[in-house]
Amino acid sequence: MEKVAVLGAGSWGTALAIVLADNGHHVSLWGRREEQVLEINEEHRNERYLPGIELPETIHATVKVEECLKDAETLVLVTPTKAMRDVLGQLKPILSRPVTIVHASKGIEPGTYKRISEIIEEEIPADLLKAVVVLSGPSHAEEVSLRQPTTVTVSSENNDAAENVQDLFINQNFRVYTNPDVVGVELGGALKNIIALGAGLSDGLGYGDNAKAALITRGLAEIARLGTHMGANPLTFSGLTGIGDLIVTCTSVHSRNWRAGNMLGKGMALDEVLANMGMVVEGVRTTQAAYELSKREQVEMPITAVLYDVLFNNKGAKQAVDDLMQRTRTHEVEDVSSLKG
Ligand SMILES: NC(=O)C1=CN([C@@H]2O[C@H](COP(=O)(O)OP(=O)(O)OC[C@H]3O[C@@H](n4cnc5c(N)ncnc54)[C@H](O)[C@@H]3O)[C@@H](O)[C@H]2O)C=CC1
Ligand SMILES: O=C(CO)COP(=O)(O)O
Repeated sequence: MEKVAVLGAGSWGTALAIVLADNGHHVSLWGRREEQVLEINEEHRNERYLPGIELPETIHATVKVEECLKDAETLVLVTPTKAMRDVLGQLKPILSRPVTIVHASKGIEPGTYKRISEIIEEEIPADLLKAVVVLSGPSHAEEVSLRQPTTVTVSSENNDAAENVQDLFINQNFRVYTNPDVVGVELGGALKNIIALGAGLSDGLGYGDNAKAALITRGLAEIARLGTHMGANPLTFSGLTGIGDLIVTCTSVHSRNWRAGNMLGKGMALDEVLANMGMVVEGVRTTQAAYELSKREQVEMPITAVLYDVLFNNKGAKQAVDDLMQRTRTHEVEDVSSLKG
């Protein structure tokens, strides 16, 4: 059993802390607010992020990053993508020996178009980094905290590190696979949030299951198109971190991205939606990043492009769906010759 530092006491950080504590590890959870830390340590609850869940008493929360990191060889980063560089900047001066950094966040950085593992490698000097491991897959915190069956994938360029992290997290309710395709695992997890916003928007407009199935399927096509262009293995997109996470995020009321899209589809303004949510909606910034990246790389992403206009150019939700339905007719699969015997 080892000490694990979890940085980010929101819904996902707390749910992952529960998995680690259930596995007998000593978990130190870093939160930003004193009253939240007190609530976790004294009442064993984190009501704002995981209402009604009793936390294992062995989870110890702290606002002090030094205390959280002390004696931990594995750090689990679970803050919103937007906060990553800031958090890594706070860790860097404290680290005195190499650590494994696992991240479980899902996003791409606007402007740089970097994946989170790339941001970690940029911010933390190589001599302080044993390995970077990504943890991703269809896993809502609300269900993980109830110990409901969940599967995820861990991915790293360092296979031993991926297997160590698999060992740390795996238990009878939380099954962990490995996959060496870091690019595919990270891009699948980040880009599905865009499509989940679209699925929520479609539901908010009152459209049905046909529309949602279309969004999931054509969404997967554009995720795989950008992903393979960026170097991912296309097979990864048929796995847990591709279609698996798309299904859960596009169909679950737990999804923050689906819920945000749903409110937009019902006519609420983006500012109001985000103010209402009180939790991170990663798909908004990732839509901006993916839209710009797809333009730069000349990769067609029609769903991402109309959502970009809904989020940032005041396009109406219904108009967005009409635009998608009225695109120039085309083949379903780009390389049609590959379908012929
Ligand atoms: N909630 C879920 O079920 C899942 C979430 N994720 C991913 O995990 C990441 C975190 O998501 P959630 O836990 O849902 O978010 P959340 O909104 O529930 O919590 C975010 C936490 O990060 C903290 N935070 C924000 N800015 C910070 C900063 N600058 N410095 C330090 N802490 C900061 C907040 O105080 C809060 O505790 C996201 O990338 C999300 O896509 C991935 C899988 C499942
Ligand atoms: O990534 C998730 C589930 O796998 C969580 O998605 P949301 O951020 O949309 O809730």
